[in-house]
Order: sequence, then C-alpha cells, then structure tokens
Amino acid sequence: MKHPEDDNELFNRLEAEMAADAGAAVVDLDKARAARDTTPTTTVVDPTEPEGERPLVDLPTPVATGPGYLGRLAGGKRRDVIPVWLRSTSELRTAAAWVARHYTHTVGYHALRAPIYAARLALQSPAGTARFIGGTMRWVSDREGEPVRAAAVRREDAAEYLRLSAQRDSRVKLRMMVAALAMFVGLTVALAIYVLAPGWVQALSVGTVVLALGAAGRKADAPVIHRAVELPKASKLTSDIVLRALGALGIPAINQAQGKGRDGFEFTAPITRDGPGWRAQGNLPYGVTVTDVIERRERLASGLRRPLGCVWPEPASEEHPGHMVLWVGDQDLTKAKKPTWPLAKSGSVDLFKPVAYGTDQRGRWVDVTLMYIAGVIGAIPRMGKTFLLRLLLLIAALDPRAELHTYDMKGTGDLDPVGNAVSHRHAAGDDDESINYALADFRALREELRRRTGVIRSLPRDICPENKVTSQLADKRSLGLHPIVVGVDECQVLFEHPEHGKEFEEIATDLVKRGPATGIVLLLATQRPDAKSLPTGISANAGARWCLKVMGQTENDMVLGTSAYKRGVRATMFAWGDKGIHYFVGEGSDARIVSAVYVDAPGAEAIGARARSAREKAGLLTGYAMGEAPEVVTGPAYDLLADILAVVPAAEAKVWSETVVARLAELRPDVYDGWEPDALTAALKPHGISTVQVGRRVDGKVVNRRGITRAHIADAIAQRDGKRDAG
Ligand SMILES: Nc1ncnc2c1ncn2[C@@H]1O[C@H](COP(=O)(O)OP(=O)(O)OP(=O)(O)O)[C@@H](O)[C@H]1O
Repeated sequence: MKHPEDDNELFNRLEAEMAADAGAAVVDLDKARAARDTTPTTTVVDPTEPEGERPLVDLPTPVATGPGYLGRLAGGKRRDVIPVWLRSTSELRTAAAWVARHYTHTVGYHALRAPIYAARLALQSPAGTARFIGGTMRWVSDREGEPVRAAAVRREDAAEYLRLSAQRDSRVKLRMMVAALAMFVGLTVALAIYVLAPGWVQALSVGTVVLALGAAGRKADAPVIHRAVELPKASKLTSDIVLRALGALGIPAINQAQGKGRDGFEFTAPITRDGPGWRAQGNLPYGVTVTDVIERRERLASGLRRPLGCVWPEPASEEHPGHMVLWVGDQDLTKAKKPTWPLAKSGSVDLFKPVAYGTDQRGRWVDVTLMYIAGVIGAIPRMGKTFLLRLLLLIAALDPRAELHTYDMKGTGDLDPVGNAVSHRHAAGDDDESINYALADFRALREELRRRTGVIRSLPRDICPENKVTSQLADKRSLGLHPIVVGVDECQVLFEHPEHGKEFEEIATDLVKRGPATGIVLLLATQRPDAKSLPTGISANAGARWCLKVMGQTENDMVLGTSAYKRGVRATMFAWGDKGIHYFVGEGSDARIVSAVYVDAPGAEAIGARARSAREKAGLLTGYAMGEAPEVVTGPAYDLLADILAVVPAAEAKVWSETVVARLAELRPDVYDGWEPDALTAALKPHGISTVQVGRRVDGKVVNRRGITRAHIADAIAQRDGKRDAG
C-alpha cells in the first residue's frame, strides 16, 4: 500500500476536501487520479476486493487526518484583534470612571490627613536626628568594614590586616573631609537662609528638614501614611495553580495523568485577563467532562485557594463536553462592586428591545427582551426570586405602553411598589378574595388572548408580516395590542388551588403557548418547582428561564429545561450566599450565570413612581393603580360542552379528540383555533370528563386514539343544568 507522499500531496488534500464538500461519503481517489493520468494510489480498501488485504481502520495520513489544511483554516477560531473591552465604549467608560474615582478618592483621603502626617513626622524627628547623626558617624568611621578587619585579626593574617587598615585610614580621612565640607555648606546655607531669606522660605526649609528627619525616624511597624484604598490582593492565575487545583479534585483520569508526569489538562489558549479576573481554557483528559469539575466546584476553589464565589468553571457549548472554560474572578461575585444600573435613576424602556437586568461574572451587562417570551423563575426560598420577578416587572413598568397584572400570592407586599404604582390588576395574598380576583383576571386574559389572535389574523400582511405583535403595532392604540405583562409570585398557590387550580393551569398554559406572539408575557415564580406547582405544559413551553439556587436535579431541570443538569447547567452549585445569582436561559443563547441587579423596596418604589408619572403624562394609567375595580368576568363566554354536542351528532357515540377540535375550530374559530387534543382534555377535566381510547378503522386496520364519549358530554350538561335549575 503506497502513501501519497509525493508532490501531489496538496492536490490530493484539496481533491478530498472538494469531494467531501460535495457530500461524497467515500472518495475513490484511484479513479479520479487514473482519469488525470497521475500516479495511482489507493486510499480506501473495499473489504470485498479479492486481494484479501485487511481493510484499513485508520485511513492514510494526508486524506484522513481530519479536515485537511484548508478545512483546518476554515474551522480555526480567530482571536479578537482588538480586545472586547477596547471595542465597547461603555466598558471603556466604566473602566475610566473607576480609575478617575480611585485617584480622586486617594488624593482627597491623603489631603485631609496631611496635618496628621506632618504632626507624626515632627514627633518622629528627634529619633530621626539621632539616627541621622549615628548613621553619619558610622559612615565616616567606616563601620561597614569592621567585620572584615575583625575576621583578619581572628585569622591572625597580619598582611591582610595591614592592607585593610591602610585602606580604612585613607577612607576615613576622605569621608571626614566630605562630612566637614557638607557640614560647612549646610551651616552656610542655613545661616544664609536665616539672615537673608524671607520668613516663608525659612519656615519651608525648617519644615522640610523636620519632615525629612521625621521620615528618617519612622518605625517599620508604624507607617505614617496609611493606604487610602485596600486593593483586593488577587494573585495571578498560573497554569501551575490550575493544574494543582485540578489534581486536587479527586478525578481518577486527571490524577493518573499527573501521576505519570503529564499535566492532566491541555491548555488551548494562554491564561489571560478577562474582565476583573482570569480566564483559562483547555481540554480535560479523555472521558472527563466539565460537569465532573462543576460537581467539585468547592474542591476546585480550595485547590485554587480562592473564595467559592470567584471560581466559575463552565462548558464551552460549541466545543466537546471535555472543553472547559475556567474563569477565576478577583473578587467574590456576590461582593464585587457592580456597575450602576442604567435604569435606576432615569430612563424608560422599549419592551421589544433588550434591556440590561444583571451582570455576568465578568461584570458585563446581560440583557433580557421581555416581549415574545413566557418565563419561569425557580429557586429555593430566600434566594432572591421575588426580587428578580419584581425587577423584571419594574422593567416592564418603565415601558408606559405595558399593561401590568401583578400577583403576589405570598402576600408580603413585595410586589406592591409595582402594583400600587402602575398595575392594571394587582392582588396580594392567597385568600379567597385574591384568588377570585385573579381568576376573573385570568378569564379576562384568555378572552383578550382570543381577541388578539383574531385581530392579528385580520391584519393585512404588510402591516403584520410575521403574525405577531410588533412595537409599531403596540403603538397603535386602536388595535389594543399593547404589551401585557402578567407576573405571579408563588404561582403554585394558583395551580394547586383545590377548586380553580385546573382552570388556572389551563389558562396559564394557553397564555404561555399563544401569549408571546400576541404580546402577552406571563412570568411565573415559584419556590417549589415540581410538576404540581409548575405544570409541565407551562415549564416545557417557557421561552425564558431564571433559576437561582435549587437543591436537586429535578427542580433544576424543571426550571432550566430537560437534561440541563446533565449538560452541566447546574443551579445546585450556587452557594447559600449567592443571592440574586442565577442561570438565565433565553435570548437565544446558552445558559449564562447572571447576578441580578439589586433593587431594594425604596428603590423599587422610586422606580415605580417614575413609571407612574410617565404613564400619567401619556394618559396610560389604568385599572388598579387608578383605583378602578375590574369588571367581573364570571365565566367563559362560550359553552364548551354545548359546542361539543353541536359538532358531534348523536349518531357518533365516540369521536377522536383531534376530530372534535377540528370541528370546534370551524364552529368558533376565534375561540378554538389552535386547540390541540391535549387542550380539549385539559378543558374537559374541570367538568369531570376524561377522554377515553377510541378505536377507528383506517385502511382496514383499527387505530386507537384518545377521544370523547358523546354520552359523557350530554350527561355533564344534564347534571349542570339540573343543578342550575334546582339552584
Ligand atoms: N440581586 C440581589 N442581590 C443581592 N441580594 C439580593 C438580591 N435579590 C435578593 N437579595 C436578598 O435576598 C433576600 C431574599 O430575597 P427574596 O425575598 O426575593 O427571596 P425569595 O426567594 O423570594 O424568598 P421567598 O421564597 O421567601 O419568597 C432579600 O431580602 C435580599 O436582601
């Protein structure tokens, strides 16, 4: 078997790449070369060929080792020519402001303490004078040479001693002359100043001499000037430190590699500064994944000798699962000073555009676009879930067009700063009154959702090209397509309600699925993310997920999406002190660690007041915030059971759900359009009707699907009407 090692090599590579580009699975280079009359070589052996040669497992070098030269170039990752911080004016501005503030502070600090420093130095000046005179006399008498002369005496080396003594005599003579000259010059200058110079020069001279003598008299353990700023002492991250920490994780593959003298981690880029920290990245040994390291984050922090809040190992999504990006911050993420939130003091929001709501580990702003999403927030209690929901609602409040519906089912009043200021509907507490208020609002929201789908469908294509609400459409008040943002804290209170839980779930599922396109945003927060408190129909369809600390894999995946835990997105790794720190999945990107902006209650009230005045100016303050009570929507404006009977004739005893929803959509498109068989099942549940297996013959075979029994519907209607009549 020959290998193409000749000058055709580059041609061979290009040829193979072109063939691969064309989608060919195996390239028969023989034929191609024969056609071109070049030296024939065989790169792929067909095992069925009669020669009886064994098939090659590893293909010959030039064609088979990866994508080839051009491919490698095309697949190569180009590092930024200009670093990110130099490209972003806001980052540059923030850095410059920090430097300016640092030096202004330092100058101010020392200026205020200057008289104290002067007094301290004056007090130290006698000691300094003694030290100066002593030092001068030691210098003149050549005391530094004394140990050497003494050693010569001990050795009884007469010749050496005589040589050293002669040298000392001449040196002392010279130094005495220099000292006498200096004294003479000094005294003359002092006399001249005393006689000739104006008073301020005399004072300045005496002051300088006293301060200099004071400085000479300082003690090592009592500095005169203290530090104005205690800079955090974060030592540089080096490859040795990283390898030491990885070796301490107790991962056998790394330990084995290091035991054999290898590194156990292959750095793929130099360790660099990245924001306020260091970034190392590279490949773990074969079979070790980044999740293995994330699981041992505490041990990693111990190995790096850094606080836990500084150590952030992350998988690089575009790479293999063993490729780790390790970011080690100079300061604990919870304690690091955060930049000021741009919206804290002024500014308004366009909900259709990204808005900064937190910072990542590197101190860069992370944006969220609230439109076209439904979001869930999950965490164990006291980690900042309510604060995060309130922050998102405050952002929504700053868009005067947005209609807010806020529900604080915990009832502690955390959402009042938003609710009282701007909400169209607002309730706090889990009492019957609040539940009924919320139920009426949810029913009205479902009607609104249906109205909106109808409006959007009826709009001409050029005005509504994507069949969804846009910022321009939201501006047209006549259409009533302004953003509606519904925020519910402790949403499990609604979904677990013994009487209305199912209806809340059904409406919320509908809002999560169809709301985003119609401009309705539902944000649900819960401290117990399980299937009951966050029904799967909702958690599976949420477009944005915020997960603060949770305790286990189930809750993690419930909030962050199926198999998030397996992929290494683990909110279980957050520490108890990591308040407001969460994984954020949304904005079309991978999970990111974000520290939410901290807005306390007074801050929230101030922002709420600002949002209210903007609404008042625009004439957009409505509902609860205006003191208006809601108009009561007592129940669905359609009768599902009657509608089903209308579309299922008596001759059909059992019908597939999909047939029923198709017919319902035809009967009342504004209500039933888009319903899936599941929606029918969910809608029938509150009436005590469940779907059954219905077999139908299709092409001679019996096909079983879920469906309804007409008699069940008729019975339910009879029972309901009977009760009503009796009532
Ligand atoms: N972004 C943040 N940064 C710093 N601290 C925060 C942040 N968010 C919240 N906290 C702190 O965490 C505490 C708990 O917050 P919050 O009330 O939102 O928790 P919770 O998860 O809603 O608790 P519960 O489940 O009891 O309602 C707050 O008192 C606040 O001091």
